[in-house]
Amino acid sequence: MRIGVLGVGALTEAIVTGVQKSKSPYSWCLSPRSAFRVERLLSLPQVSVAQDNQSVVDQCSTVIIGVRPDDLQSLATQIKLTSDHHLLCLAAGVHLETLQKMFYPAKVTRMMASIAAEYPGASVFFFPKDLQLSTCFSNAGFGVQSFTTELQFEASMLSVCVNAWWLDQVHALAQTFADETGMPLAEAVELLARAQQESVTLLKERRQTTPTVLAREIGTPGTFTARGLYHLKERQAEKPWVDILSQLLKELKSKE
Ligand SMILES: O=C(O)[C@@H]1CCC=N1
Repeated sequence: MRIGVLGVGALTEAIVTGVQKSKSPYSWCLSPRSAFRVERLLSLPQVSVAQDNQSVVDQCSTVIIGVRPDDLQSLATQIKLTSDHHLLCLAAGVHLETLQKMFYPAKVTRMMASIAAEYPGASVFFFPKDLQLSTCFSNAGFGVQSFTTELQFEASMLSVCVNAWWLDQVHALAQTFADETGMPLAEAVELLARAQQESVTLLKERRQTTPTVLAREIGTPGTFTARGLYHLKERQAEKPWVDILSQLLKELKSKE
């Protein structure tokens, strides 16, 4: 399959790299902007660059749209599409209906991913579900999750945001280890990465057990863990996280 990319940014660069380094690479045709990113991608097999945006859609029926939400309208006016085109749109917070009107008569699927798409084990998210796309990305080794409602799909975008917030927390905790024990920051980060890996293992292997019950299995009464859980609960450490998540969800809902 040949896939076009309109708007080569950090995220689309990660996706193309991840797919091309997988066991099931495809062929790609990139829009010509972002010269430094395009140059890096051209070093991968089966990646070419088109003269302009129209040439991308002329060569590919499946096209990933990676431009910013504010630039969608201007892109839509630059390209001539047919009903054979299938656009995978990465723009956060722009509704399917809006995209369908903007890019009529093309078929549109909303897509979300993070810059981790460059590495094995990353996931991509779709709305609505599309069997061909799911197969294409699972063949390339991605985890694929599709959603029955658009609001649930927005949660996949927020899960990418949560990861960034969490990475900031990890830094603060690693810095504390580094400051208090003298270990290099990189070693402290490695330690916490291993711990997170174990959280993921527990979440995956013990799906019948809720995360909070798992936490209490580690933090049985009288343990250091239990003291930490109590300390954090008493200060409602989860509150700012839950607050911003609900606020963003509210904003996304009000756009409906
Ligand atoms: O924060 C954003 O708007 C985008 C969507 C998911 C991650 N970054």
